[in-house]
Amino acid sequence: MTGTSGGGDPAEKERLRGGFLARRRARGAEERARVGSAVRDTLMGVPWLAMGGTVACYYSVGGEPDTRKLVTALWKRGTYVLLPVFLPGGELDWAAFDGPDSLAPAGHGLVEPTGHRYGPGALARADAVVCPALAVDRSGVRLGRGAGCYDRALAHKGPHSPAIALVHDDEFVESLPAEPHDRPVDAVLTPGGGVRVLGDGVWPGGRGTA
Ligand SMILES: Nc1nc2c(c(=O)[nH]1)N(C=O)[C@@H](CNc1ccc(C(=O)N[C@@H](CCC(=O)O)C(=O)O)cc1)CN2
Ligand SMILES: Nc1ncnc2c1ncn2[C@@H]1O[C@H](COP(=O)(O)OP(=O)(O)OP(=O)(O)O)[C@@H](O)[C@H]1O
Repeated sequence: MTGTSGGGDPAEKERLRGGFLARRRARGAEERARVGSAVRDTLMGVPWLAMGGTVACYYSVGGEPDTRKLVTALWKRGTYVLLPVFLPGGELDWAAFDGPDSLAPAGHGLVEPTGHRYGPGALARADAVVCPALAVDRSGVRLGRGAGCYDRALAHKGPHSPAIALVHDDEFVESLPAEPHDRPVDAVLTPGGGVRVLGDGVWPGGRGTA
């Protein structure tokens, strides 16, 4: 784990984003495949998560921890998978993953679902929200891409549904700068460390079952 400075300075956040993104660009295809398998195997091993409810996830692009194997495995198991649609202004809409043909390249290098959009409030139906992050700290502070999308989106989440951020092992850090609008995540998943519940995070069945 790498320590970073505290404070709530947007410029400091921007500097940190640059460092984490540069390290992501340096990861090879083999590591990406390994991370994708670990993410799938870990979350498919969580009984309540793989049991056919609704899970909101992101569809990974570039150097993000790979969620494509997870999304396919959940869908094949009969779980309803909601994926984000980026709206101008930074709000997220949600539509279902229904196999590879239900996706299309979108702006900003994203791949998005093309089906019916259920609106930002659809996140309330999710039993878990798997969030992208550039880094997460021990108390659940999450560093995102900087558009505030997930800070807005997580306001719609149900109080008992955990937000789980996926990061590489060295992106789970001691401390990140937090601003008042930042929404903490409940748990982090790293390929090497599995799932850890953070801060005051919620976890179905109790924290000890993660
Ligand atoms: N796979 C994935 N899907 C996701 C997200 C994510 O982080 N990962 N999002 C998480 O919020 C939302 C999209 N968020 C976005 C946030 C900022 C920019 C943006 O302004 N991009 C700039 C360049 C900066 C960059 O590449 O980061 C641009 O394209 O001009 C685009 C999308 C929803 N879908
Ligand atoms: N709930 C909100 N309503 C309106 N604006 C918000 C909200 N949350 C965050 N913002 C705005 O979004 C901008 C980016 O926030 P921040 O740097 O925390 O993004 P992030 O959490 O890193 O990115 P993301 O959530 O997109 O992954 C800030 O300027 C902030 O003012």
